[in-house]
Amino acid sequence: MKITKDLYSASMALLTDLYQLTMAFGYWKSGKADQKAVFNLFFRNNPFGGGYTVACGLEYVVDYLNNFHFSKQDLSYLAETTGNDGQPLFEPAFLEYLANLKFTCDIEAVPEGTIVFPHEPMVRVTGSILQCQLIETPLLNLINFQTLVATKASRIYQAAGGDPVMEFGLRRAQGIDGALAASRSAFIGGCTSTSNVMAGKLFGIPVSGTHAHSWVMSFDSEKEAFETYAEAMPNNTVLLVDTYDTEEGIRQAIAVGKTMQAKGQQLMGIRIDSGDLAYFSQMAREMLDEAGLKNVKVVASNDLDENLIQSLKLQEAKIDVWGIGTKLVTAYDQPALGAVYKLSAIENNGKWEYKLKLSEQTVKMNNPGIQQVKRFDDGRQYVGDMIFDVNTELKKKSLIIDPMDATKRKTLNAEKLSSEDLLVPVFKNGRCIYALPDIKDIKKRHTEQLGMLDRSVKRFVNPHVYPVGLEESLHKAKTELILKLRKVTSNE
Ligand SMILES: Nc1ncnc2c1ncn2[C@@H]1O[C@H](COP(=O)(O)OP(=O)(O)OP(=O)(O)O)[C@@H](O)[C@H]1O
Ligand SMILES: O=P(O)(O)OC[C@H]1O[C@H](OP(=O)(O)OP(=O)(O)O)[C@H](O)[C@@H]1O
Ligand SMILES: O=C(O)c1cccnc1
Repeated sequence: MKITKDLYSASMALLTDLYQLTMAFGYWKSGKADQKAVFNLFFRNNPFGGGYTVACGLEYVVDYLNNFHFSKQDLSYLAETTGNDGQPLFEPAFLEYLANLKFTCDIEAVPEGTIVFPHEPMVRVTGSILQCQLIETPLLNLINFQTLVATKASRIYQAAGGDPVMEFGLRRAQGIDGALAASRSAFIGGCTSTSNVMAGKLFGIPVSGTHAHSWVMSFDSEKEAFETYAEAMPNNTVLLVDTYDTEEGIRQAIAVGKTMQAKGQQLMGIRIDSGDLAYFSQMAREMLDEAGLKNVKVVASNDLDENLIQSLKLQEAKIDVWGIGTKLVTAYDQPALGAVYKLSAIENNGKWEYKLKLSEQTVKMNNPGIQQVKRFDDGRQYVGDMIFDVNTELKKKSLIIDPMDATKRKTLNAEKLSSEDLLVPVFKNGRCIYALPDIKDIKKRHTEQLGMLDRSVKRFVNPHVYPVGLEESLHKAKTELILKLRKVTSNE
């Protein structure tokens, strides 16, 4: 699709934290710029108290990296950037280096729409430490938010149980870019359409919508408003019935629906945007059915999310289509995924040295090595994910060990189970070698993956923890590294 090119064709190399540039300068100055390193992008907890997460944002990353360069204006700006003594932060020769810098890293990443779990690398970057470091911030920016919104959408999709979900978030989203990225992520995570016309154009997402209360308010009567809308837009008539009195609004919509029927047209639906949505949707359904308008859909909106949808379903609300804005595109109940990007290996004298950051908290200790994830399934369901080092020769039966609790273990038998490596090559020596999938295929990947996940992992309250573990020898290497580092620090 390459649609995001329109957004990021300009130079975006300065879309990074200053410290990435000061470190880059330090690496260049000390002769370390081309030391080879490996970084992994991962998160530590599933968002929204859920049991899984939906990877999203890779297409933006590809676009960002395809256009990665420092423009003349970027370099002039950096030349004028000063330290606390008022002197330039960066030497001219470094800026010259940046002017000629070409992105040359390798990237492996989990395709968008893939279900992922805490501690699994979603993106692995290998290459010059200077370059790996420079792209940390934009990678996190792009993956964090989009993964969060795709996950929220996936939960809403699950709660809606196959009913269409229209995404209405643009007006409440965090800025223009936030809205566009959210519309795309929401579609991937399960929404059927968006009201955001630019997202429709850029990403190939179906656009849909109804009309606003102001339409009704601008006429002398609701009847006139509905009739005029149906005449103007007979192939897209969904009437908002709650501006004044919902019961009366439904009656007026039915009258319009019958007139349309007589003309061989079809009232598509009515929308209810306030009050008790269970009560009014049941009332609307009964009235519509009695009037012979069984095909007319009931659309509901008003600060909905997956929990309210679930509750409305339990209440046997007669809602066919859900309109969801604020809670979805702002990831209202958890505004950040918290994914991080950590150094896991560095090359010294032609040999990889594995790296790890010590922490008092086990959850904050990253996994070392050059990681890949193997997902095992029994043909019906996913049974476990193994994080392993690509340089390890895997056994037929692999023992995986929970990175948070070494007493939690599981054996995965490669002879009995199928498996898939989740990280796929995306960039080789700075060149994109990944055929970006169509957004509809990304969406399909999400639903297929969700279908392979046990129900217990998908439930909203206290979900079962899906088994993810370090392959035995990686676990051992990590433990040894921790012990070694603890000894080093305690000797100091
Ligand atoms: N049957 C229901 N069960 C649970 N929650 C509901 C039900 N009906 C509506 N809600 C939700 O309750 C919240 C409040 O809705 P309500 O329409 O009463 O107030 P409001 O949003 O202030 O109304 P208005 O839009 O007219 O200002 C909304 O998030 C709505 O989706
Ligand atoms: O509730 P959300 O999930 O955020 O969905 C979007 C909301 O935006 C509109 O309201 P708004 O009051 O902005 O405009 P309106 O006058 O057309 O209802 C719409 O009617 C929804 O209530
Ligand atoms: O089309 C709609 O009904 C719509 C669009 C944006 C926000 N709320 C509703």
